Amino acid sequence: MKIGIIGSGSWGTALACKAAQAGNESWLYCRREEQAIALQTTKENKEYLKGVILPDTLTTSSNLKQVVQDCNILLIVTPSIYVRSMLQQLRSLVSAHTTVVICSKGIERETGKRLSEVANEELGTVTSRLAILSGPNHAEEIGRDLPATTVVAATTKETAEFIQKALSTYNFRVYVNEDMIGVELAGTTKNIIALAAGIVDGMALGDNCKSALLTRGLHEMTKFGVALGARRETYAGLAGMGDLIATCMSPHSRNRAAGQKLADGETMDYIMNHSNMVVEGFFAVKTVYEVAKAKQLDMPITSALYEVLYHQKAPKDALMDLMGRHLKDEMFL
Ligand SMILES: NC(=O)C1=CN([C@@H]2O[C@H](COP(=O)(O)OP(=O)(O)OC[C@H]3O[C@@H](n4cnc5c(N)ncnc54)[C@H](O)[C@@H]3O)[C@@H](O)[C@H]2O)C=CC1
Ligand SMILES: O=C(CO)COP(=O)(O)O
Repeated sequence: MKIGIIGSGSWGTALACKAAQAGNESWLYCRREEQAIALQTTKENKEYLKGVILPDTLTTSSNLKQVVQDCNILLIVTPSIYVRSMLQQLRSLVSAHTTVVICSKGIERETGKRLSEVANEELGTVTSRLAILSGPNHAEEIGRDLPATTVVAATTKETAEFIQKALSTYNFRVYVNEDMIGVELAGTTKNIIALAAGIVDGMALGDNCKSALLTRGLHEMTKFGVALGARRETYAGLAGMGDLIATCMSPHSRNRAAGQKLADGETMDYIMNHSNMVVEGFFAVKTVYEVAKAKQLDMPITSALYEVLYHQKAPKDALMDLMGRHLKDEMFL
């Protein structure tokens, strides 16, 4: 099978390695021709996934048509802010037999739409085979072929199982889940909690505090998802709790690291301008805050982080406000 990967950052590169390892013809699209040549000749993506040797069955190209033509599966792995414009470029190249899988973790900034909704708007007339892939997946570990799992949810179970078979390897176990909304929103909202977890680490608030943040964070993620049509059970699975743990605990997480730098006194503007890597939680927090407000959902951690990131509230003041909230029943959604 031919699998095209759109986005040659760390996750796109790791997924391209997996697609090749699973026995497919793997085509990685690079926006810049010099990057496509560098990856092909050095067999390494030094900028985004240093130390991972690219397999010989992985081809890089800056020619979008060459990558997309006759693809059975197309993985979309750009940062969420570029997904719509990328899908618009793909519209004339994708065919009815191409399954399009969103692997980015985010929600559209301007509209609050899920990326699979955006994909349906942009490609729905061309293909109905749309899916989401999300889970506890640090590219650095998957690139090194450490054992990992992920979840695929699609418009039909048959489509999800098709992707499952195409991408699974002896060390990469792909599960299917029927809840597209939950899988997608869990991946988006865990980045918000990961940013907060970095602040907790940076302020040395301790393990009890971090555990409370993850638990109450999962509660908040679930509340948001369920209000938007997700299934509660999804949040106890790999795309929910699994990814929340991976991201909040890992030295690889860019979201967690950004929170830590914030606690160390760096400004969010500085952090965003001094990294070539994406910090999705920064965008997600504003959009999720706005959607939650419109739906009158009480999202205390998201609201606190929104104040810290967008209105320069001091993290210690945000913490005091969270700890001082009215006392309540733990399970009340
Ligand atoms: N890195 C990881 O371990 C994982 C990342 N993801 C998600 O995958 C998505 C992509 O993230 P990464 O691969 O980590 O990216 P990255 O942070 O490693 O690299 C940034 C990417 O943005 C691309 N880019 C910059 N300007 C662009 C533009 N104008 N148009 C299109 N692309 C542009 C760069 O070429 C590069 O591919 C994100 O939504 C992220 O949350 C999901 C799971 C794991
Ligand atoms: O989604 C991820 C792990 O599952 C990657 O998280 P970061 O974007 O925080 O690095």
